[in-house]
Amino acid sequence: MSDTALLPPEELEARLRAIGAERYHILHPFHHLLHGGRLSKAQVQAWALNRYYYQASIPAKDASLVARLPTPELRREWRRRLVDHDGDGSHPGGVERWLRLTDGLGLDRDYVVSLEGLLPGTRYAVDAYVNFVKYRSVLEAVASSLTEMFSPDIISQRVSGMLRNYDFVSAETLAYFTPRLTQAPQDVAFAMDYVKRVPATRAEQEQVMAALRFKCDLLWAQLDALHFAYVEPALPPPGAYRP
Ligand SMILES: O=C(O)c1cc(C(=O)O)c2c(n1)C(=O)C(=O)c1cc(C(=O)O)[nH]c1-2
Repeated sequence: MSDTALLPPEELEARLRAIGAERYHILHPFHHLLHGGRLSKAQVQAWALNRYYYQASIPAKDASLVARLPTPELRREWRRRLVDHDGDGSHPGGVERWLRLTDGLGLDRDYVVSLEGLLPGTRYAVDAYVNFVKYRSVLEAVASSLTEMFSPDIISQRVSGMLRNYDFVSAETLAYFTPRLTQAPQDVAFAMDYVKRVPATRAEQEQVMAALRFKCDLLWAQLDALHFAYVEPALPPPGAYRP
């Protein structure tokens, strides 16, 4: 197939899946240490504290995309994600559920929410995602959410491994992840259909693949930052969380 021919939708999907198989953060050494029970409680705390910024920024990136979606159908679909993360006022959303996870690990909520202990690497990676969604095309923004297609596997591995290997973690602490196992496939079904249907040129399909690579890389970079600061060589930058 030439480099300029439009890919059949199934071929595009196969290439997107291959990107995850090559670079999703399920392959990162920090993930293996985390679910393998080889981190201290303090290192797990550092992971949860940093990941709070990712969780808290997801609704910001989704809200900026809602504003640019052209139809009520598309906005309704994306608005559902906002409710998943922010809650509806009577049921807690993902951000609140993540704070229950950091509570369960013994972190002070005000400190977590203040972002004072955040690694610069986390901040830059997460901000890059929010800005990508804000400034790139709607197609690229939708495509960048597609890492979620790989998340049920990493979540299952993480939750079962952490419950098995750490006495300071309970099913209640990790309850954040349970709804994600049904929310993520629903998100992906929509986004995958969109990126297979909408591109009219190979160049747009290449943008879809590049958006997914970019997203895999920023998830990877977050674990790199944690690994460098808290595992090896264990050099937390000035101001970062010190257990
Ligand atoms: O646990 C994980 O490894 C993981 C990965 C991802 C992902 O692949 O982006 C998300 C989540 N969790 C998650 O909980 C979540 O709410 C989420 C939203 C999004 C997104 O890009 O809109 N990704 C993810």
